Amino acid sequence: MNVDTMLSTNEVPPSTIQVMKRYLAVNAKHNPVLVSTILFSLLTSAVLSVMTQCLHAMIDDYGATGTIVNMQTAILLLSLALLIPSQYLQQFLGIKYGGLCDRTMRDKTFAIMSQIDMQTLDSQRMGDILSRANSDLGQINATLQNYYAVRLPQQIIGLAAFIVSLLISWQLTLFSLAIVPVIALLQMKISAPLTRFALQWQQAAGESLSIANNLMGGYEIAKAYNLGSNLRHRYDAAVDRAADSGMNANRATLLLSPLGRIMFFLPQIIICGFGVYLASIHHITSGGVMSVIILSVFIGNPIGDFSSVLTDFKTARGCASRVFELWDLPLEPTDGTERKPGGDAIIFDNVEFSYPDKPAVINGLSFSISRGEHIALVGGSGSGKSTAIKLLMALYRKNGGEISLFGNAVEAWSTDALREYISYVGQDTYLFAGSIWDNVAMGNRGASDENIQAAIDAALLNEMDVKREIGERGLRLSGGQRQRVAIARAMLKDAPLLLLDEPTSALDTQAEALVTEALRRLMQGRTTIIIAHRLSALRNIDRIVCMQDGRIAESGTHEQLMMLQGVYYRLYKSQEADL
Ligand SMILES: Nc1ncnc2c1ncn2[C@@H]1O[C@H](COP(=O)(O)OP(=O)(O)OP(=O)(O)O)[C@@H](O)[C@H]1O
Repeated sequence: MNVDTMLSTNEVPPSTIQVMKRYLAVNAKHNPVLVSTILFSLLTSAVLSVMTQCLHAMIDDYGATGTIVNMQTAILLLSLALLIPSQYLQQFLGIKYGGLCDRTMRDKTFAIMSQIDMQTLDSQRMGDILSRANSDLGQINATLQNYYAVRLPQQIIGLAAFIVSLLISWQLTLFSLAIVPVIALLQMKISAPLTRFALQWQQAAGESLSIANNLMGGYEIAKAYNLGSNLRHRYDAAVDRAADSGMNANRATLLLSPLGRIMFFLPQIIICGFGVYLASIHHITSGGVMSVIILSVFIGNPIGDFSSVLTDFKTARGCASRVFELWDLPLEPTDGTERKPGGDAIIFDNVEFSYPDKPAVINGLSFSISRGEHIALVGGSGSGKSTAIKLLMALYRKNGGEISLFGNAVEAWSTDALREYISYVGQDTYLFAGSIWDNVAMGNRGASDENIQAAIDAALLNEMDVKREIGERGLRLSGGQRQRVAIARAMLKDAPLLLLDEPTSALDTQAEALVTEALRRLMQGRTTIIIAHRLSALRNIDRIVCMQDGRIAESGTHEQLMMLQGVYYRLYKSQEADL
């Protein structure tokens, strides 16, 4: 496998800017909602600026005239009325944008997962792909949703508040900015013990949980070795430690909460003190001091949040690199076009193929099948039968030679169109959650109820309650019933080429008889390749193609091959001996 196509975990993650750029590009169709969010944030900022200016003028006017009933008051009240809908819309649109992006990202990820090239998929761990598509994607979306709904508007409003505040008094504004880090540092120092106690509590709680897990997970062993009392002592000690740390944390919280409240107001008190000094030397009016204090809250919000924004973005960046790696996996080729079937059904001409980093599995394979012919592919285990079928379905691309289907090279077909002409039934059918009816209907989404019922009848499923839930992967059905659902689905699809990969190999004799009858009906009038292990069942097939080491060893009817006394004869005899 080419190293470039592997999902890795140790590559340098893309920068935050690259992540944002790609996120915005993927979600470009939602830009009008993003722009509206920004516009409403700007409106909120403008309204807040007008409000503080009015307050500024009101306080100063009151000092000069002794009245607060004037034009400023009216504008202030009007702005207040405008602030509520504007802030609501800004947040609503931010959340909506995040939600729309989440949907687009999930749709894109699912679409990519359904198109990943089979060869690439072989080299990946499914759990890893699913975790990228689920938890990593969820983490990015949660971070960015929160950013667009809360933090971006906060930053815009903070910037506007900063500009207005500078215009009122640059000295007081810069002073208020300078004390923010000092206060933040003080807060961190004061709350440090709280963090320590919380951590100790978490550790002790985790320990008690793991002891409880040990007891329940290894219940029989714990009983057999009388470990119950020992585990209980350890559990009690961990619970005591958790209780002590919890108590310490609560005591610290009680002591710290008045301190926290003081810390919240401390910046305002200090700014106010410096403001009074500036007013005393006529650098600012008392209305101005009031306005700067109010604005400092809006300036402080994004600054206070800065470190958590950075942490969130750091995590999201790591997750984004994992999701983008998934998005960048090679997909199935899309260079083919829709073709009309014509010519011979199937031609394999000197085909070569090897799985990545493995010796060749198909070695100059050549055979052809005419329309309507039924052939069986047989051969020893590992001789390449399933691989030949996968090449025909364009799940893998051959390394050499030609494969043509209904008169056109496999590569010339668009994969979707090619697979429209093929029905496949494998060894163990994967069914989707839902009913038998739902699973059969998947064979042809345009089929009428009568056609679905006819397929169910023909696959000998009519004795079953076809509308009942069959559970995850159809686990509430027997193996034979699952195979018959797959046959009904293939029947409804009504494709001209039928590929059957050992469809009865996992069944007992009774189930096999029903499935074989259903298969006989399905094969009627359709070109069929059946991979079969039980050679005794192949007497009525048109032709048997026997493979060895990835090429044809012999081909003919059962009688002809038995007369040859070659590979087929030996396989047949070895099966007879096993019975
Ligand atoms: N996805 C894969 N990646 C790597 N090697 C594979 C893969 N699938 C099959 N092979 C190898 O290719 C060879 C041919 O496998 P294939 O399944 O085509 O044989 P088969 O004739 O159908 O065997 P069986 O009768 O046992 O099902 C085997 O050696 C197998 O280990």
